[in-house]
Amino acid sequence: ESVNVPAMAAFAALPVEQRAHILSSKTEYRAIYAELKDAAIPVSRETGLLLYMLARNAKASSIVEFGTSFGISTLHLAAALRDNGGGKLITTEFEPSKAQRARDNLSAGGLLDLVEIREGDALETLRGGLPDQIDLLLLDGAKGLYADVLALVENRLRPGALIVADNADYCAEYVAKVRDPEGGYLSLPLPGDVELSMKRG
Ligand SMILES: C[S@@+](CC[C@H](N)C(=O)[O-])C[C@H]1O[C@@H](n2cnc3c(N)ncnc32)[C@H](O)[C@@H]1O
Repeated sequence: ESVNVPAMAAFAALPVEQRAHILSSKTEYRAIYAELKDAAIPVSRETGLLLYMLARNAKASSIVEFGTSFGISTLHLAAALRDNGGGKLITTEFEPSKAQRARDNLSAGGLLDLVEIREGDALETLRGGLPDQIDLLLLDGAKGLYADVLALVENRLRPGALIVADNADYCAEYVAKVRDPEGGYLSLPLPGDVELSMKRG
């Protein structure tokens, strides 16, 4: 279904239902994020801390992230990899200037060697070349694509792997999937509009 994407100021002034409709679009996401290309729109401080704590506790060495932006969540996750003794984080971003800012931030933090930034649409960049075992997945790109991105990586998630989905209120299809008792996951909502899920097995 096609939706009309207004400029950022106009977007902010829209009623909440209309904003949700636009954000959840599976077709107009490129235009939405082009409007937001100079905006960091990072995870909250609390969600960043949560990511670091979960990755440490899971002893993660293999992490995948959908939606890099300026790399705030990436810094938290890569710091956890470093403190776990090393590993690899694959993250993906389709706005080239954002990928560059993330690279600069990771470099300033001394963490770039742990991170592979795949430039392009996650639906392409995460289609192949994934590690055999993924310990943690962060979903923070276009809200309408969470279920599709999960489908691309799910056979690589190890039993017990954690998935953190930010802005879950805009991701009805995804939330229904991870909460389905037959769907292969355990899942619960956390404060801050985060859905935390675990691959069963
Ligand atoms: C909410 S921001 C990510 C914030 C980041 N996780 C942080 O905490 O700093 C979402 C980002 O995902 C990117 N994005 C959205 N859909 C994408 C897609 N299909 N493929 C690649 N990047 C995408 C957008 O350009 C935007 O920079």
